[in-house]
Amino acid sequence: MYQAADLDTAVHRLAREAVRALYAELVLEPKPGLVSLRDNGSHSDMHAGHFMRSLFALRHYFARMVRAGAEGAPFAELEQLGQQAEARMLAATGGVNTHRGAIFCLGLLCASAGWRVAAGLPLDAEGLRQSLRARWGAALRARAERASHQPPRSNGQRAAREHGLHSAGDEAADAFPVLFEVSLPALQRATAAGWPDRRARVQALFATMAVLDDTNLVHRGGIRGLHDARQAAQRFLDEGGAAGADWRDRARAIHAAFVARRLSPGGAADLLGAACWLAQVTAPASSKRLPTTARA
Ligand SMILES: CC(C)(COP(=O)(O)OP(=O)(O)OC[C@H]1O[C@@H](n2cnc3c(N)ncnc32)[C@H](O)[C@@H]1O)[C@@H](O)C(=O)NCCC(=O)NCCS
Ligand SMILES: Nc1ncnc2c1ncn2[C@@H]1O[C@H](COP(=O)(O)OP(=O)(O)OP(=O)(O)O)[C@@H](O)[C@H]1O
Repeated sequence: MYQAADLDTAVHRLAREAVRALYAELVLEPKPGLVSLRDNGSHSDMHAGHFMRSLFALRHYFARMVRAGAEGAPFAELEQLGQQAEARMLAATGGVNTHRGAIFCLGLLCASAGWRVAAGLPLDAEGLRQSLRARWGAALRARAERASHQPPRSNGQRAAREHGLHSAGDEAADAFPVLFEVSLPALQRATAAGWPDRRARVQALFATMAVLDDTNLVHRGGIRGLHDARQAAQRFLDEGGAAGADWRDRARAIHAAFVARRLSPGGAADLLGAACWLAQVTAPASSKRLPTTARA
């Protein structure tokens, strides 16, 4: 059993790392079509300031999700906290959707971490995935199943329904296969090979983009937008990914091409944030140093 003080420490650390991981995602550049400190990518209605305000508004949410997870809260309670967080995000940004996907994905991961801390279990990636499945998997599957019989209620659901894609809700119902099987391993492989943080994160983003059914891309560029974006990401990886000497120019050229078509892989961005969080919280306590804007 955990000690109350231990739980408090864990809540604080896990929530802080969530905000830091989303900040690391925001400041990363180049990111095709996405908002960074350098430019607004494909977005005319938001800039980095919106993301900063949103992050500030969300800091207590992640702590609440860890605590709810520690208490073994039913999914309906997590959902309520998620909906409140969305409302807070929208109030902070003046109605702009900056972190809807991240609230959902990272929030669930925080709950799973809370559950494990309370049970005295280690915070390893496979364990976090396993606990998410065991504790809230059935409710997430039921939610996805229900959504599939109702008229689409969001851009993402509409895109997924129309083209038979695996939506954000479906990813969650399967305990985030792309995150755990592609994004995180890509990030960890690059880090283990000694790549600097910036390159490792760019590599993980492109590896994610190459396989994810990112409904943001469909919403903005049709199914053709999704296919072209996935191909561009795969080509980047085939040409050496973020390891080659010209990686930055190649990534920036893809960014420019995405901006010209208003394409934005928001789902891949969310999963990159989640992968950064996982890499951080599953690493040995002494070893880390999240956001860095350092050039490499
Ligand atoms: C399931 C969520 C993400 C909504 O997703 P939905 O598919 O309905 O579409 P929407 O257009 O709102 O997209 C949400 C975001 O998910 C991300 N995303 C897109 N595609 C994917 C994908 N394949 N995998 C993961 N994330 C993705 C993008 O950032 C996108 O902006 C969630 O925000 C939600 O249901 N919100 C409603 C309030 C709620 O119940 N919250 C509960 C929190 S526990
Ligand atoms: N760095 C980032 N830059 C841009 N978008 C990001 C970034 N990180 C995450 N995202 C995700 O992209 C999504 C925003 O994209 P978009 O504006 O297309 O969504 P929308 O609100 O569904 O559509 P629209 O505004 O076109 O009606 C957010 O859900 C957010 O989670």
